[in-house]
Amino acid sequence: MSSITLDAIAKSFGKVKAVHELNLEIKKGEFFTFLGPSGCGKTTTLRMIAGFYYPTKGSIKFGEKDVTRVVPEKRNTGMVFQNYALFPHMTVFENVAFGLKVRKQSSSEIKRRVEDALKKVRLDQYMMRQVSQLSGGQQQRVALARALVIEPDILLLDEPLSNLDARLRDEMRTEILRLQRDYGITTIYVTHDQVEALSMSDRIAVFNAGVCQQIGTPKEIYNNPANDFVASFIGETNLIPVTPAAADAGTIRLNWNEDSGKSLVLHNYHQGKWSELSSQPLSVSIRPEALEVLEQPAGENTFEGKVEMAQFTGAALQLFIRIGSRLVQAMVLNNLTLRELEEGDIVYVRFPEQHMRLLPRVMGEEEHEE
Ligand SMILES: Nc1ncnc2c1ncn2[C@@H]1O[C@H](COP(=O)(O)OP(=O)(O)OP(=O)(O)O)[C@@H](O)[C@H]1O
Repeated sequence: MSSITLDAIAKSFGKVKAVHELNLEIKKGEFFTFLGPSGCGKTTTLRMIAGFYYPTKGSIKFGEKDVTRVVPEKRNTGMVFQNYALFPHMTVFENVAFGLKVRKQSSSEIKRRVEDALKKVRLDQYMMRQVSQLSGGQQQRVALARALVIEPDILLLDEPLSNLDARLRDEMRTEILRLQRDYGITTIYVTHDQVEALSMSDRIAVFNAGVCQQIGTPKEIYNNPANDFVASFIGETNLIPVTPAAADAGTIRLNWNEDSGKSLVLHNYHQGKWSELSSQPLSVSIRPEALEVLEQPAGENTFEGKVEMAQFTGAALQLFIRIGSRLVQAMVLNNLTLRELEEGDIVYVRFPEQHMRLLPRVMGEEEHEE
């Protein structure tokens, strides 16, 4: 297993800048995820690490070794592709043995290692089956065994679960994590699914339009997103575009851009942070579960609203509440004391200060609406 260092790598295809300058250090044994919408550059970055593409500039190191221009076969990485890329008319055994045969291992060594890998993915009973006769989940396991059998230093997984149904995806998530911990192998996982990213990763890099927006643990990214894109891509959030009206002695008043009568107030705001932020377009982000829905007005940062939609989901009541021209989403836990709320009810929505995040706005205001 090895650490990975990406030093200012970038990749262009003609005029398309697929990946802008990227700096990243992935630790030994870490489960690291590249997360982002389609076309944001995650697969291109993974392919540069695997050696299928060479970067236009910058360098890649595995441990202390510079591998920037090393061919894929010499990098000792195991890769699982979205479509598995198995040989359909070969048996499970032959598929998994393939990489070892290419490496000219003895047949007794191949037998031992393939059997061992198939046991680890719980497919030892299926060794002589043709791959085309296996289910999607079983094929996924063959692809994993094939990647792991060569004892790679690094495991690269490109959207490995996207062809599976929801139940199998859950099962394979646990399976992949178990294998990763068993082998202790440095792993990069590419996905556009935020639930997968949050639940599996030690750390996540969030990409948008070829630019890495933030690197952090799942908790850091969810609780302290770097900007409005990250806040809205990871989980649900309410984004209110705002303009500072006054900032004295740490107290900041922020006017809602689309509603001149409304403002949010933050007390004791960190001066250094404010001077970094104050010259940029800003939005306040607040998660649906952080909003308080009250029956009475409650002073500062509380607004009257009208319930437009109330959906009972069992564990919680999901509410869409119109405040002026904006629709906000609130999630109220079903703790049995919840008053029945219906469409048309007037409520008061409080934005608790400790849950508001003042963020640089990198998206257009119109993208903020539900
Ligand atoms: N071989 C290529 N030739 C030309 N352009 C490419 C090539 N590969 C990727 N691109 C472009 O580079 C950008 C990033 O693509 P990339 O496949 O890395 O995105 P992605 O985040 O992995 O998306 P997806 O989840 O859809 O695979 C896109 O604009 C894509 O069209």
